[in-house]
Amino acid sequence: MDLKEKAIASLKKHASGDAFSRLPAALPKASVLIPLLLRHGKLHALLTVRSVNLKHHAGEVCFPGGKSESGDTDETHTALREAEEEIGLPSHTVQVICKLFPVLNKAGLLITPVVAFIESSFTPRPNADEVSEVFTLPLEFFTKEADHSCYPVPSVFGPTHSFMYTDPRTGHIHQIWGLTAALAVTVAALALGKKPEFELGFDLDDPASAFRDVLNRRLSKL
Ligand SMILES: CC(C)(COP(=O)(O)O)[C@@H](O)C(=O)NCCC(=O)NCCSC(=O)CCC(=O)O
Ligand SMILES: Nc1ncnc2c1ncn2[C@@H]1O[C@H](COP(=O)(O)O)[C@@H](OP(=O)(O)O)[C@H]1O
Ligand SMILES: [Mg+2]
Repeated sequence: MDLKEKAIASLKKHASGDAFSRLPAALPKASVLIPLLLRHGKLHALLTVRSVNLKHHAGEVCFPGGKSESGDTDETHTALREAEEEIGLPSHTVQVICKLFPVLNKAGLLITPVVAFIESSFTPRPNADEVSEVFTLPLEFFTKEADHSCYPVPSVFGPTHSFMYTDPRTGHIHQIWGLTAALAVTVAALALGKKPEFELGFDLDDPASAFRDVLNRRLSKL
């Protein structure tokens, strides 16, 4: 199997399918697209820098994504629509692999990560109202200790991870932390089949386990 096939097979083992698709409408929902691509024979991930003018998470690094809208048919539709709006990614060129288990953020938004392969030749067209920059980086960066730190402050699941990435193309230094870092670390470990060099703080064989309790507590309060 080549690199891409291996990644797909490994990610699919953690597919959440429709297990979380029929949760109450009272629970606000969002999706992020985790776009993977092959570059120079390695798996890369695409990330965005949010506009400094946004009300929430201004200037932070995140995956393309956003809140579910009434016309969206499911979580994947939300992720693809948002990626098209934010970075001009044509949905029909995207190979969706799977949805992973969703995470609840502090604001109570249920966020479904949708993992997909995009074309290596994709040229982003950032929507300046929402996105100030788009960059890609090797997925294995999220398994290395070199530019990583970890704080004992709880994030979406486990402690807060943080990475400092210097983009060799622009010289810009990007901090990737919190929710986005947790998702990036999870996808890197699953897709590359490689345990990170640092302590994760959650069980990689069943990353959804801690989350299920948090979700059940939230659902019991609706
Ligand atoms: C949650 C969102 C996917 C919603 O999308 P929208 O475009 O409508 O804002 C998005 O805001 C998002 O991805 N936010 C997180 C960005 C991020 O990871 N920032 C760095 C750390 S802040 C953090 O981790 C917040 C965690 C929490 O529980 O709220
Ligand atoms: N055309 C537009 N111009 C400016 N802001 C927009 C916009 N479309 C969406 N937004 C804002 O961009 C943010 C992300 O939206 P989405 O969920 O669609 O990704 C939201 O703001 P906040 O995140 O600041 O609340 C939303 O209000
Ligand atoms: Mg968004």
